[in-house]
Amino acid sequence: MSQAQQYSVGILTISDTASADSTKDLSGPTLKTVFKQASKEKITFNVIKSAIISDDFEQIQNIVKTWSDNENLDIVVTTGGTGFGVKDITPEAIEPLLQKKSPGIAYAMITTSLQKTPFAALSRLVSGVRGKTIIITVPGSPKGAKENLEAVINVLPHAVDLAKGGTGENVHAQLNAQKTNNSKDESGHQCVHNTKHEHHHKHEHDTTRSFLSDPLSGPVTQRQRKSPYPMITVDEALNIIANNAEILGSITVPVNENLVGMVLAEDVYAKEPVPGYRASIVDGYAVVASDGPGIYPVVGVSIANVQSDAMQLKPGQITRITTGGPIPNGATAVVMVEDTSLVSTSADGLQEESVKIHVQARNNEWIREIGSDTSVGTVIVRKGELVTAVGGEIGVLSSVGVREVRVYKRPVIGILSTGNEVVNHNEPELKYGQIRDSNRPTLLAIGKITGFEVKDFGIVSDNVQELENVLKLALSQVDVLVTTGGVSMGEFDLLKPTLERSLEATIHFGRLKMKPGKPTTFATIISDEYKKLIFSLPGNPVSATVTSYLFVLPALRKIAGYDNWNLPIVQAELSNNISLDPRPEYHRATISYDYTKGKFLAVSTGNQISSRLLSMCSCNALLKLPGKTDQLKELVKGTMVDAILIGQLN
Ligand SMILES: Nc1nc2c(c(=O)[nH]1)N[C@H]1C(S)=C(S)[C@@H](COP(=O)(O)OP(=O)(O)OC[C@H]3O[C@@H](n4cnc5c(N)ncnc54)[C@H](O)[C@@H]3O)O[C@H]1N2
Ligand code: MOO
Ligand SMILES: [Mg+2]
Repeated sequence: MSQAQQYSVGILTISDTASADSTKDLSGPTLKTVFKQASKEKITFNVIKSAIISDDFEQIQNIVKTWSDNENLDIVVTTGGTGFGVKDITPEAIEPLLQKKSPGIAYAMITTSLQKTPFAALSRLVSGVRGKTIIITVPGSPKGAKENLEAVINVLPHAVDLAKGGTGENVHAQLNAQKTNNSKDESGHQCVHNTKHEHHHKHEHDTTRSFLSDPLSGPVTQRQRKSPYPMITVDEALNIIANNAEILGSITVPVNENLVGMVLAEDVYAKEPVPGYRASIVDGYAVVASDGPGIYPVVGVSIANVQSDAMQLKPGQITRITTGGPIPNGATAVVMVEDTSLVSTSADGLQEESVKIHVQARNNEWIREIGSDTSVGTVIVRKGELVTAVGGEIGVLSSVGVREVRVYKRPVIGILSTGNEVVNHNEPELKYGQIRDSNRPTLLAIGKITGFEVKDFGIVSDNVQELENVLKLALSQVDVLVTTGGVSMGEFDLLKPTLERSLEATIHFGRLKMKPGKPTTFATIISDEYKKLIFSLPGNPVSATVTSYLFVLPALRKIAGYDNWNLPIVQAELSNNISLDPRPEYHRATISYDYTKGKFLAVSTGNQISSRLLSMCSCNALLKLPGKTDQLKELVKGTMVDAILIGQLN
């Protein structure tokens, strides 16, 4: 690696004093100097963002979110607000933003400071990863800020490299060049780099691996009584999913009806013109337009069929022609048979000999020029576009001689239900406490109607070993695994700890600010060298259905290569008053177009409790309703809301 690795940095000073008077900010400039001094030939830190704000929870979150989610900075360092002062809220503001925590970084910083002062024990530093950004908090004093950053600055490039999905190879190479020892990374792991799946290389740093879930073997008395998973917004969740859903590669397939539902992996152009020859649009006579009306001899016939060569027509002659027939050379128009009359026939009366043309033809009238429907080089389907069931794309591809195309591989989905109480829906009789599995049939059906290949892994009991076995089996066969049940706070809600601890999956989020679907969990795992996605949806049937549309379907569409993988949204007018829930709600409704009003009308499907699957019947849209506030408790009839289309418009 001869080129320097560049790392973009943002420094956020959090201090009431400094925000009132920026000249009082000494820590921000100090940190900038530390980054400057740490920049070497091979590694350069570029401080491209800096800001000074007061100890304001929302402001801290907004800036850090913008810098990581929108500006995609590699490293964000905050200084200030990490102590025991009443106003110090930096860790509280930062922690919920961290998708993965890295206590090791804070530990390294605090250990360094402890060697200088016992007061370092009062430091409440947090650090971790959000998307591809490493976020660290350091104290507000310039001295503390400097020594803490210096304690970890050398590991930051490696952390960034890994957070960005890399193997750490670049950094290893540089570290090796500096240390000229061996190929072990800092945690002592031998790194094997697989070039083909480099970005999927599993790289566990056990020292930084921390679990949010309870241990699998612990007694119920020791369970956490509050969910340790930060509650993030639906938009944040969709961003995280999008960052993890990757295209699987492409294959070449023949052009036929099986192309429906596939997404093009290349722009496809017309190879041949349509029509390939000048063709008649009507049944009639090819004429020389300038001849005008009159009686002409019929010197030939051009039917739509194979012909050895183009006929030749001279002024004063006409040929009979059928729709699609090649226009003879020299002909400049076609006159419809309705605008002619027969004048004379052959002796046997079977052939036309001369015909009267009644009208003045215009030049090129009723003639389709070569390529006038589709010219060579026209883009027929673009990369990222879906071949639809309407069939237009397949028809055009067929017409222009494109016999095969490259399409993206479609993900294979696995579906399973969990729960000791759950039995197959077609059991003849239920025992007390049993319920019929409705989630799996629903999700299998959704997979089918949305055109993905679905594998059924049945019902798994709430048993860690069985769960682990089936999850592993399923993950060896699918690209995306969808489970339902077992993700909330009950003692048999085993999905999170099993994923995290037995499968070593990375849980990206485990709680969402939404109704239904609060405990929706999203994880990834490296299996067979590929990054596989795991959606552990809540067991409540409506929650499972709604979240499969909101999260699983867009992910599948993104993996399948859709350019536009989000579900379509229209605006609809509420037909009834709706009381708001504290959480933003995805309210099931039937929407239909009202021609008199010129807009969509939304009718609620009724009681929205997460167990009432009837609320999904006849539902074709999820209304995005805001969370309740003191000012807004209800949306009244007539309010326009966003409606996510999940079904057909009738
Ligand atoms: N103390 C708390 N309890 C609950 C919370 C919470 O935050 N704190 N969240 C509630 C929310 S919101 C939801 S949603 C559910 C999610 O529950 P789980 O994902 O853990 O699912 P289970 O406990 O396994 O089952 C919940 C419910 O759904 C029925 N179920 C499960 N699987 C199926 C299936 N395949 N087909 C039909 N019905 C199914 C199950 O019998 C339960 O009635 O947790 C709340 N609790
Ligand atoms: O969020 Mo749960 O999904 O209300 O029922
Ligand atoms: Mg539960």
